[in-house]
Amino acid sequence: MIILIDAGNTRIKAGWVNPDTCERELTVVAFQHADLDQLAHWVGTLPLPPTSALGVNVAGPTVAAAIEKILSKHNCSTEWVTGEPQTLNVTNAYANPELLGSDRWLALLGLAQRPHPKLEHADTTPCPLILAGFGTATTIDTLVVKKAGDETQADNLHYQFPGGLILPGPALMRTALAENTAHLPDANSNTTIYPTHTHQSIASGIAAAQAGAVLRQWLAALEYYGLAPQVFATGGGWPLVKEEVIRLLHFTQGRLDLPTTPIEWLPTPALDGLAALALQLQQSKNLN
Ligand SMILES: Nc1ncnc2c1ncn2[C@@H]1O[C@H](COP(=O)(O)OP(=O)(O)O)[C@@H](O)[C@H]1O
Ligand SMILES: CC(C)(COP(=O)(O)O)[C@@H](O)C(=O)NCCC(=O)O
Repeated sequence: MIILIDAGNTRIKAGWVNPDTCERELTVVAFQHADLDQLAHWVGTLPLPPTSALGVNVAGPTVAAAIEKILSKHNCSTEWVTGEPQTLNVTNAYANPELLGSDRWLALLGLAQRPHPKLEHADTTPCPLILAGFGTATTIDTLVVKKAGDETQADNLHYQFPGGLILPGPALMRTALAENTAHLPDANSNTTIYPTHTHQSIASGIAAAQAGAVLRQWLAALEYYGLAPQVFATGGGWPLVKEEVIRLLHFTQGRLDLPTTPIEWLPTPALDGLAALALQLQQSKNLN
């Protein structure tokens, strides 16, 4: 079994894929950096001993080294994946593909392996996809489908990543206000259109900024590609902004006489991308 690791700036997420059966973990585990020793315990509970680990890490070399050390005690070596000009069925338009956050890249690869949500309308061009990740940082990345013959299977779709946004995540925005102003508290509140107390003003302001960024990329895809994109969400900060993102998107869709579309939650897109890549690497090894 191959261990899959997504080391983010706040939490390390881990799962696995069995290359013989393509089976995946039933539950993803997540540890804060300070609790990384729990990874050692988790590896000990796996149904089969791990043969190797494939991961992404945007949390720096100390975290990478700590993970490698824990896994090496189980005779498991770790390979870290980075951004590439192309991997699987996705092309990367980043000026320096290796500088794109590897968690963003693998999450896009994970998204690109899913059946396209709109493919039942075979006569239309599949719409762009947006992955909004609300982690330590918020990232809003788009995938555009390139037409390539028979588009009835995810395998036959090729995507391009034209680029995406980075902004502080919801918790980081909140902490930045609390730590850098004299009067603002570490806000904890519901959100509303016209906030009437400080906590609510902050919570609503943050949700508005996050939703506004999602809407900006949604409108950009509509403008540049002529199709309303399908939005997917991930990341631990999603509950803090969900209501406002859905409200603003549905309001805009209504105003433009477009159908209101649900935002689909993806629990672990980076691990999904890593699983797809691990299976492909294993297949190539078996062929050689
Ligand atoms: N138990 C938790 N521990 C830490 N952060 C949490 C937890 N539950 C929710 N969160 C939220 O999730 C965010 C981290 O989400 P995550 O997707 O793991 O980010 P990253 O990939 O940057 O580590 C935090 O900023 C916080 O808002
Ligand atoms: C943007 C990020 C900080 C997001 O990290 P996260 O919030 O998931 O921990 C990370 O993907 C990163 O360090 N990216 C490198 C720069 C880039 O993607 O352009």
